[in-house]
Amino acid sequence: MIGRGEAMAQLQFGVIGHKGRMGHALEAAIADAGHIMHVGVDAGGSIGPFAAHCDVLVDFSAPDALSANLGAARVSGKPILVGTTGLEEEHFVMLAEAARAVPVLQSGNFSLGVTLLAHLVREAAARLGPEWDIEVLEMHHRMKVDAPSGTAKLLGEAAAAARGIDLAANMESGRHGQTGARREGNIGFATLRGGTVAGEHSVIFAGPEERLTLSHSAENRMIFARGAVKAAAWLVGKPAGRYTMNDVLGL
Ligand SMILES: NC(=O)C1=CN([C@@H]2O[C@H](COP(=O)(O)OP(=O)(O)OC[C@H]3O[C@@H](n4cnc5c(N)ncnc54)[C@H](OP(=O)(O)O)[C@@H]3O)[C@@H](O)[C@H]2O)C=CC1
Ligand SMILES: O=C(O)C1=N[C@H](C(=O)O)C[C@H](O)C1
Repeated sequence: MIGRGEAMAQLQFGVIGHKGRMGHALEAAIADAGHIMHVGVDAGGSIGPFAAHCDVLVDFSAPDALSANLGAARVSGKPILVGTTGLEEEHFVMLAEAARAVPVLQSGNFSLGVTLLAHLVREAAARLGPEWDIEVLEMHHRMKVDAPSGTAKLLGEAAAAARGIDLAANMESGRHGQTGARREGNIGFATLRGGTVAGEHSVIFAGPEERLTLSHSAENRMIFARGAVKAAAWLVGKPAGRYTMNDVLGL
């Protein structure tokens, strides 16, 4: 069974972005798990000296902070978990480079439910033929600054991998005006923003005269924080490399 907690040594967590919404959720989740949170770095802060005092770095901040955060992990030799979304190709190159020196775990979503949802999406996309169009719909709170969400992209990647296609080359988002008919094989993305929604994701498989919808609702961002704390603790002591939530959960 997955999702059960186990006893662990007390660890020092260095949280980057500690003043943010996820920073506050992490503060509670780290304390609940019996670990210690170091007051981390926010915009304008210097991460180098701070990293040296931590067992693991946890980054929920902004894409433009990633380079410095990975650099600090490498210099201090500390593992780093990256939850920041809105990452582009250049950031994934940086993650791969850092993973040659230290353990790196990046995910657009640290909840158990979404990790399992990605498996279900992969299964459905592989079994349903190309006449089943795939659309990813997400809704988040009004303060979210990136779109589509990291989770939507993660789910799109799962579907694309199952279909043997490159997501970037087959992604269709922000439809408006005379779009023309939908191109077979494309994966569509639609984004809604409003209120205080913690995170809603649906993957819709639209086939001839029937639809299959797989979805996940986050009721509270504590689910991301608890998953991130579990994953960060798991990362401590691992050899350098790139890890995923599947590794953490043994899936
Ligand atoms: N992977 C997952 O499971 C989840 C990922 N996220 C992602 O985590 C990120 C943070 O989300 P959220 O907490 O809601 O956002 P907030 O805007 O509430 O918080 C962001 C924090 O990051 C800090 N920050 C911004 N820019 C920098 C920088 N250049 N260097 C250092 N710190 C910086 C901010 O500091 P200051 O206040 O000083 O500007 C603030 O403390 C987003 O990318 C979000 O999508 C969120 C939930 C779950
Ligand atoms: O910004 C958020 O809030 C969230 N961001 C992540 C994402 O972009 O998918 C995860 C979660 O959905 C909440």
